Amino acid sequence: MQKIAIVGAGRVGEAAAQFIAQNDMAREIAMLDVREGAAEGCALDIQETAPLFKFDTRLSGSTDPAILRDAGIIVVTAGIPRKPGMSRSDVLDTNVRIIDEIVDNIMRYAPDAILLFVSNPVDVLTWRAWKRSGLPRERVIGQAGVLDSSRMAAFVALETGLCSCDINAMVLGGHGDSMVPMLRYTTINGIPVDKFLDAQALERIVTRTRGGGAEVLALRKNSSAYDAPGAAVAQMVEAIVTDRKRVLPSVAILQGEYSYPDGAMGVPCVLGKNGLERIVELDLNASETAMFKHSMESVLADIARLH
Ligand SMILES: NC(=O)c1ccc[n+]([C@@H]2O[C@H](COP(=O)([O-])OP(=O)(O)OC[C@H]3O[C@@H](n4cnc5c(N)ncnc54)[C@H](O)[C@@H]3O)[C@@H](O)[C@H]2O)c1
Ligand SMILES: O=C(O)C[C@H](O)C(=O)O
Repeated sequence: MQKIAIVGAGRVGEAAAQFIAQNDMAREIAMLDVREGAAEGCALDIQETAPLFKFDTRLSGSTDPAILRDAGIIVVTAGIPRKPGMSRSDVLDTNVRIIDEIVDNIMRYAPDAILLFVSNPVDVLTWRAWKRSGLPRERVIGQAGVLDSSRMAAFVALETGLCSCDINAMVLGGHGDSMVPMLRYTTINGIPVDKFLDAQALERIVTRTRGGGAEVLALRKNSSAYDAPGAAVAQMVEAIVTDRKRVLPSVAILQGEYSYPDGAMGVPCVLGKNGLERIVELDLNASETAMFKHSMESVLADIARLH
């Protein structure tokens, strides 16, 4: 059991904190936000659910980055979400300034932590944080694929009417409109999904998965998704704190894997106590390779905008 810090006590930060606390993954959760009272209020509100959910985690909040000290894992959700009609890349210029400052504070107060980025555009900001911090790539990862895969599995469950607990979906690539839903690796208790659904239904699932974030945003209007993103963060945190060696799609810095000497994108990763312990390289077919390339090109175009 360790101390986990969450930077950004907004909607995603709060949902992640609630799931992490409720499932007793941390001895302590420290929330940090620049908005006066936001982190403190979030911490207290969640603390008051402890008797209901029977957890022991102690929560605290502050505007002072010194609260990060001794954190073993730091989840970064700080930054602005996009508004309806925007792409995730449209918030890059604002969020990179926020992330740079946070990374500098992390290096000052918790340089030994494992960093899990959520703020968008997540692939680009994970890469930026890795570069700026100088940390090994094993300790700088991002959350996207767990959420996108859960969305895809939910859509398979809705289309088939089958139990979502039997469905395993996999989404790789960048967390943008050109993400790569991997139908070939999507199964229902080991049975390929195309045994249950025709080509049209599968195409509907791919399209809906790619637009999953935008669909929730269009409905909520004033906020992008946070319940499923918070749960996805908690699943990655759990894999690390319990050293379970789970294979989860994660944003990873690529250094030759999938033929990319540099960049960051969602690939299957083994997560354990050291953070990213291994990248699993799949044999992609021609169409998957083309989708992967297209997705990486859009991430690299955003990385090229950074200076
Ligand atoms: N990777 C994913 O799958 C995924 C999923 C959902 C949301 N997101 C992204 O996560 C980010 C947060 O979304 P949200 O809905 O929680 O937004 P939000 O507006 O509810 O919360 C963001 C919080 O960040 C805080 N903040 C801003 N600058 C800060 C700083 N320098 N230090 C500490 N805190 C700071 C704000 O005060 C605010 O409380 C957005 O960029 C969004 O696009 C990513
Ligand atoms: O869609 C967004 O902007 C938020 C997040 O990336 C999501 O997929 O829900």
